[in-house]
Amino acid sequence: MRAPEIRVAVIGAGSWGTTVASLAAVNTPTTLWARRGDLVETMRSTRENPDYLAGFRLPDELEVTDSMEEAVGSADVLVMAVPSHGFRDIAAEAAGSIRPWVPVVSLSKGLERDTLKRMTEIIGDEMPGRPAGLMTGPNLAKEIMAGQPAASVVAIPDSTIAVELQRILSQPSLRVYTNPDVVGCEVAGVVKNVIAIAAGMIEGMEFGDNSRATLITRGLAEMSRLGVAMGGDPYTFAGLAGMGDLIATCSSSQSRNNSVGLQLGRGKSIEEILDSMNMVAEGVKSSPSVLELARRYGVEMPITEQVVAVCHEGRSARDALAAVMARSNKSEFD
Ligand SMILES: NC(=O)C1=CN([C@@H]2O[C@H](COP(=O)(O)OP(=O)(O)OC[C@H]3O[C@@H](n4cnc5c(N)ncnc54)[C@H](OP(=O)(O)O)[C@@H]3O)[C@@H](O)[C@H]2O)C=CC1
Ligand SMILES: O=C(CO)COP(=O)(O)O
Repeated sequence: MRAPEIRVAVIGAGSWGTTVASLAAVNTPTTLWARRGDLVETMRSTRENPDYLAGFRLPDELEVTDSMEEAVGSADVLVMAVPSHGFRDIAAEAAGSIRPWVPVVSLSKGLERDTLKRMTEIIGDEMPGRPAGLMTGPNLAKEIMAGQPAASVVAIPDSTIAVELQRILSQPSLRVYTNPDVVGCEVAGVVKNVIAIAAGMIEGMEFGDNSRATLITRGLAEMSRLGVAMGGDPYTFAGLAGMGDLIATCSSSQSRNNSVGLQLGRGKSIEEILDSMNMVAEGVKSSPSVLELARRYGVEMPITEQVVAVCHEGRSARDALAAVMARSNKSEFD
C-alpha cells in the first residue's frame, strides 16, 4: 500500500541506486537523481536504465531528474547511492538542499581513501545533525530487480526511523531486517568486497569448492576481527550484512569484485581489467584503506594484505596464494 506522506530521494542512478529507487517507488513517492541529463531523458522516455540495468522496466511511479534541488528539497528520506570515491562531493552538493531532520541512508560499500572514513561518517561531516544509516546485505542488483527472493538490512540507531525505512524498502520478494549496529554493518559491507576479489582469484586459478569455502570462512574471520575492534557487534558478522553478503559476493559471477578477482587469477593486469569495466568494484580502491585500518586497530588481515599486493603492488595471484598458505601454524580462533 502506498504511503504518500514519505517522499524518498535516491541520489545516484547506477545499478544499485536505480534498483533501490525502484523498490521504494512501489511503496511511496520516490525520485531518482542521475548526474547526467542524457540518462535522465532516456529513463523518462524508455522507462529503462540502459547503462546499468538494460532489460529491466522502471516502475511507472518512479520520477527521475538531474536537478539536485528537485530531488532533495522536498525529500523526507535521502538515500545515497554514489560510489565511495564520489560520495563526499555529492553529499556536499545534496547538503545544499536537504532539510535539517531528514535521515540519510548510504548504499555504498566502500571507504574514503585518504581519511579511511565510513560513508555514515562522511554523512555526519557533510550533513551534520541528520540521522545517518545504511542499507546492506546479499543484494546483487539484477536479482533484486528481477524480484528474486532475498533479504536486506537497514542499520540506523533510531528504531522508529529504522522501522519506517524497513516499511518503505520492503517488497513481497525482499525482507528487510533492522540492526542498530551501524559500524558492524558498514565494515562488513566494505570488507566483503575485498574478500570477494580474493574469491574470484581462487576461481580464476581454477581451484574448487574447498578452496572457496576456506577463503570465505577465513575472510569472515578477518571481517569480524576488524569490525569488532572498531566497535561492531560480533553477531552482525554472522548475519546478512556479514556472512550473507560474503557468500553472495564470493559465489556470484554477477559480482564486480569477484569478476575483477577472477580476471586477476587468470593473469590479467589490474589496469587492463579496470579499463574494460563501466561499473565500480569498490574492493580495489578500498583494500589499502581496510589494511590501514587493520594496522591502526592492531588486527591481522592476511587475505586483505594479499589483495592489496595483487591489486596495487603487482604481485601475481599465485604468489599471493602461496604467501597466505605459508603463514605459520595457529589456532583457528586466535
Ligand atoms: N550493484 C550492486 O549490486 C550493489 C552495489 N552496492 C554499492 O552501491 C554503490 C553504488 O554502486 P552501483 O550502483 O552498483 O554502481 P554502478 O557502477 O552500477 O554505477 C555507478 C554510479 O555512480 C555514479 N558515479 C560514478 N563515479 C561518480 C563520481 N565520482 N561522483 C558521482 N557519481 C559517480 C555513476 O554515474 P555515471 O553513470 O554518470 O557515471 C553511476 O550512477 C557502491 O558502493 C556499491 O558497492 C551495494 C549493494 C549492491
Ligand atoms: O554488494 C553487492 C552485493 O551485495 C554487489 O557486489 P559487487 O559490487 O561486487 O557487484
